[in-house]
Amino acid sequence: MAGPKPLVAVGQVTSTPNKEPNFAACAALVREAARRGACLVFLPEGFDYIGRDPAQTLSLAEGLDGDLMGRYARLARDCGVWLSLGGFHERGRDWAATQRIYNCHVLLDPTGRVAAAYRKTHLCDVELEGRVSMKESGFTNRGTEIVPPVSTPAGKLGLSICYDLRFPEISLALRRAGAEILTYPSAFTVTTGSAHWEVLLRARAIESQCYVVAAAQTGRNHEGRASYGHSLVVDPWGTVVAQRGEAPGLCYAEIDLEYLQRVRREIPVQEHRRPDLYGTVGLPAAP
Ligand SMILES: O=C(O)CNC(=O)[C@H](CS)NC(=O)CCC(=O)C(=O)O
Repeated sequence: MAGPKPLVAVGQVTSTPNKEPNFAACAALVREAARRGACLVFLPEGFDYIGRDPAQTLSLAEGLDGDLMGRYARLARDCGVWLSLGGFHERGRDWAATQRIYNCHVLLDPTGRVAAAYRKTHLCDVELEGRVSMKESGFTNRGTEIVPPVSTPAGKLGLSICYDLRFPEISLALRRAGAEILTYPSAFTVTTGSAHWEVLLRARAIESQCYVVAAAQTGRNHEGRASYGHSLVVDPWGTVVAQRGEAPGLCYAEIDLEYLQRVRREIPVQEHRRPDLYGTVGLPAAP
């Protein structure tokens, strides 16, 4: 007999350069999601803050051992939930030398321990004439590795961040490594989001036959920036099973791994791949 299916919650927020109200807003969503029975809560890239410029972004960054992560660890413990904190502005061990941060997706378990930390490997340097200008590499170091999926009560979770969504290679590598849920915490622009967001997320779900969970920034983060919103969850068939519009808040989805197995049985793409023609995408061999 199948038990109740695990419930996950996706938080959508409008982070500003002001860390204190950002924490208050995120903590309120996490508490509400836990009260409703979610075992795993997802927060978007920049849940900690969205800076006005690179200098401010760098000045506000902390280490994983800093005050803010300590508060999130206590929150996870208090609520008894797993927390996917997508896109923490992290001062890494090389901060003194590089004066650049990492864009770090932190997964906390319900004891508040860091279960995994993935540092964004594809940085968003994009210039759309007169509309969008992003140069993440100007203040961020590239992450150097893909992180193996982590077992959670909802399924095996593969970590990515925002712009990584455009690279099917990373989703296929995570699938090969056993992922059942892929997650893309994001802060998409309105211009690119309205054209690409849902199509890319559904494509990643269909081709990898995984659940896809995408928590998003929404609305005016500061005078010079607006985010697309539309957080969503896609099932392995490609159906959007939970979605938000533009308002901050939560949406919920049940994760049905029997359904995932059925989709994989019925269309066995993984067995039909032709690595002899185009090579195999995978995690680098363990050292
Ligand atoms: O800079 C921060 O504080 C948080 N990080 C971000 O907002 C990042 C880097 S600028 N944004 C994206 O990757 C947007 C991708 C996007 O919009 C697309 O791929 O179309």
